[in-house]
Amino acid sequence: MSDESALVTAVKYHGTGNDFIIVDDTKEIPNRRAFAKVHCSRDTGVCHETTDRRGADGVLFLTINQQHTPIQVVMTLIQPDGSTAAMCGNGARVAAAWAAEQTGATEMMIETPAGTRHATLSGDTITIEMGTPVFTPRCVPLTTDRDTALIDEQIGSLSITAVNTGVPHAVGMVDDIDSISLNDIAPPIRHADTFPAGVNVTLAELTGATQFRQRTYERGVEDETRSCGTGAVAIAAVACRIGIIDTDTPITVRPPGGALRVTVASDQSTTLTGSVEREFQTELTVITESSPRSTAPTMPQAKSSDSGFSSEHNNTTESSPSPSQDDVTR
Ligand SMILES: N[C@@H](CCC[C@H](N)C(=O)O)C(=O)O
Repeated sequence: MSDESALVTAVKYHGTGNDFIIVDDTKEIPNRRAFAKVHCSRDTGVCHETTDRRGADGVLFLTINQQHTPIQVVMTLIQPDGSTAAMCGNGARVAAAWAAEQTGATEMMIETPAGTRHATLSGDTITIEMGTPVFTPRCVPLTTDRDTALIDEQIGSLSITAVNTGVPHAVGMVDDIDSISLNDIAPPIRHADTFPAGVNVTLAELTGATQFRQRTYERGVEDETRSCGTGAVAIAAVACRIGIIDTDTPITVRPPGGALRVTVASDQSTTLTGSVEREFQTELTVITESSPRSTAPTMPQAKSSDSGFSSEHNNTTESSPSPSQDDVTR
């Protein structure tokens, strides 16, 4: 049994504001869901003297296999609610940056539950081959026998196109993205019966011939995030499908946290490009099955780097998750 006061080294990165705690998956974390819930909390989670923003949008558990050419990085994303996401575009970019820092590699394959994604680095800019978006309703998944993923889920006058870009997104094209209260309109869609695995709710506003603004309410975070890579790809895929943009034309998608470049090729395959920033390294408490409640103070005590604690955490046990593409472990 692990010592409940044990610490594990973690590194915090963000990709255009979508922020993640990275833990080397060879380290013993007996309860990864509880670890993520505790350290991702925006109220009591990980913090550091270099930032006033606590918590994170998820924990990336990563393993590097250097015997592969190019090297292989196995990625598991555990979200703040303890769920496991099959894919994360910004998470894949961050995983590539972390693996490059460990190995010096500028090319790698990222293994995710949604499939293998090729990553290339050029400085702090990382491109992920995101695969082909899927509109087939049963693959999104949608509980409908319609043969189209364009559904008339009404948000005011908004119609939504559902697409899976590794995880499901409901994309709504809007005229004025700032006028919408996303945290009010998204939860009923995110939990709608139409989406048996739930859905991320992504808004897009066309701001130029090849430019969009983006806002995404994320499943698993249960809040709006500053950026969402699969959401940016979903916007491009939907825009192509409804004829707003052409294939093979790079588009810029601007979530609140920065700018992403997305291309939909004529064969419908997609790429996602953007910058990644390393924030800090810290030591975090290993949350164990045997620690019903942290005895540490609610506010993290600043160590040489940082340590995040919470007086509240889930005490569920966990085996290694292996979700399918459209299955989020709850
Ligand atoms: N932020 C991510 C998406 C993470 C998964 C999502 N919250 C889900 O549960 O489907 C991205 O950059 O793609």
